[in-house]
Amino acid sequence: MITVSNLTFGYKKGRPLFENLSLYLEEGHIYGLLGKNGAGKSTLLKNLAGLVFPQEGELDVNGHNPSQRRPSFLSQLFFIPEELFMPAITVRGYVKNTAHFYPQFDREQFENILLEFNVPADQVMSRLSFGQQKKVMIAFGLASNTSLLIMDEPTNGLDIPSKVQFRKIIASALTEDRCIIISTHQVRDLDSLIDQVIVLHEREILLNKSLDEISDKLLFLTSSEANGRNVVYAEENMIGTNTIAENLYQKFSRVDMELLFNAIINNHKPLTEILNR
Ligand SMILES: Nc1ncnc2c1ncn2[C@@H]1O[C@H](COP(=O)(O)OP(=O)(O)OP(=O)(O)O)[C@@H](O)[C@H]1O
Repeated sequence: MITVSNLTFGYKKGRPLFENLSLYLEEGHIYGLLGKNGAGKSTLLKNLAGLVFPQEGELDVNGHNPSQRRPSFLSQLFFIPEELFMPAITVRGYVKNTAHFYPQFDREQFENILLEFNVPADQVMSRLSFGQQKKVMIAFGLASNTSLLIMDEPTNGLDIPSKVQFRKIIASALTEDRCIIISTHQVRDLDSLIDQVIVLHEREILLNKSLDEISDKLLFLTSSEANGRNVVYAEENMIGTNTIAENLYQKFSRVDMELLFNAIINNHKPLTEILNR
């Protein structure tokens, strides 16, 4: 569905944010795009959405070159940016004015998600709180049923119960012909939601793997459980040490997303070596 080939992009000439970056994403998955502040997550997503243009390399999104921003491309893409600019119309008015751009828009689904998020549809959007505005756009994006849904830091501004609802609602909206990309620097927000992890760090994609592949090759353990195992990364916390070991005997452990992220950005080589075996 998405092929990024040798993408080079920078805001200033001579100082690329990405150089020769390549990536392949498929439908039927929820991708978590993880990276520290300033890693370039938003910029990569803007390239995919055709909001900024590559300096070199090629992008193919749903068979389109995003920079051409053809109507057939835009009707299958919904992009929720990090910063929202809300019009001074009601939520229902917004749906009336905008939903027709998305042929698969489902009003009932939209109303149900709003109800679940507890956001009134008769409110003027610009007067909603930031968290409520995010919820409206998440509901709209999901109900648009576009084949590609991109959400840039969607959990910013959501309170803890809303983050739980967010995970539940997103998981239920995934279909086989849809690709959802969610960027965040708050790695834990995507726990038990994403099934593919992409880590962007210092101009490179350091990881693009499914959680199944990761838990197949790596074990996430406490220090006592890790005794005698082939530990590749360890991190102390308040209650002990968390470790990542090579999964030599087909055991199962739940992927600790934050530990994985820290391991990848601190010393990715031993981990990627195991993951690529
Ligand atoms: N319009 C712009 N003009 C110039 N530089 C920019 C512009 N937008 C972003 N940058 C720079 O590009 C770099 C990457 O920014 P980007 O917003 O893509 O990172 P991010 O990973 O999304 O960060 P965060 O997690 O903080 O949202 C930063 O150094 C930022 O200052």
